[in-house]
Amino acid sequence: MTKTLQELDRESRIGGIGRERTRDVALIDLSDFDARKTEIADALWHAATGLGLFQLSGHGIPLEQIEDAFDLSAAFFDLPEKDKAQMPLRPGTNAGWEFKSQVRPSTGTPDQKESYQITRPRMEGLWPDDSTLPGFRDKMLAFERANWEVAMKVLSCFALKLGFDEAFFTHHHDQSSPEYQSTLRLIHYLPMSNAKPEDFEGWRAGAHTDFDCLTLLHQKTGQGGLQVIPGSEAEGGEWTSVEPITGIITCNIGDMLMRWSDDKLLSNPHRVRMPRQDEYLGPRYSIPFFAQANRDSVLQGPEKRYPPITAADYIQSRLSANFEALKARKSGN
Ligand SMILES: O=C(O)CCC(=O)C(=O)O
Ligand SMILES: [Fe+2]
Repeated sequence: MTKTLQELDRESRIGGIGRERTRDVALIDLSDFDARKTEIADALWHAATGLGLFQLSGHGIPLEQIEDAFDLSAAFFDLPEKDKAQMPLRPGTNAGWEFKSQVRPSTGTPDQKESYQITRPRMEGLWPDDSTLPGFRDKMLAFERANWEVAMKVLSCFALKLGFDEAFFTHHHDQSSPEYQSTLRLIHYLPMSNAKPEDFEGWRAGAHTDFDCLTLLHQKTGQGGLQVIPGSEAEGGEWTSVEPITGIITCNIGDMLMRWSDDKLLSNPHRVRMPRQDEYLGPRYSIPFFAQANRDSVLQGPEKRYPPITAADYIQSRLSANFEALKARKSGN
């Protein structure tokens, strides 16, 4: 896993604030998908082999469903801390609630956020009571499914371009399997209205790449901060801000698909910066869906650039590399 450690080493050197630079973030319309598939696949491929991050309209998830998911997310985080603590994140499972526990190798400090993660086969005992938050479980599962549908459409285009069967990735993200490990994550970045000046020096989410195949991110209009940088330019420190618009899905490639495409599709570093003191200082809510191949899927690209590895082993190797990088950071190496 030397390469991974090198990648993480690079990640630990891109934690600085850097500068702002405008780059083109493609907005791709998925409407009339079946009839326009060739054209859509071309646009997705172009964006995913470039900035590795793009936005989707015409994706078919109704705006009301997205707004409802955000309202339920806010209601969840408004629950008393002792109630949320009854649904703790079990390390390495991507299921349950955590508060300021995610430390990124790029910063060495915890992201200033709380999150609640939904991974279908791992939710035993981790749902809020239906009497506390009526409809929460069913609505979140429906929302997770709606995101899965969009992710599979996008992945079917990449499958075509890579020379795989169109349904290739759908098979590897089969929701009915106990090995399913895709995750819907509700995130609440804490408000900064009463924060101390030194708190503005931290990160809402430190620079990182995602481990999964494809991330679909819902943002809310007015709650900005997401920035991306092409991996090949990371050391230049010129970051591009991504506009938050409720109803538009921001999509990025993850490390798993980069490997699975023999490095053609690019998993690029992104982060969520703190607002400046003269900007909107309220909370930021976001909802990413991480399409992550089932644990028993074997990843190998058409050109066999890397040896085959199961998705479970791949994730494990990334988690331990993160752990090693953080340990090295602490000991000053
Ligand atoms: O909240 C966001 O806008 C980005 C979150 C993110 O990058 C992540 O959770 O991996
Ligand atoms: Fe991310």
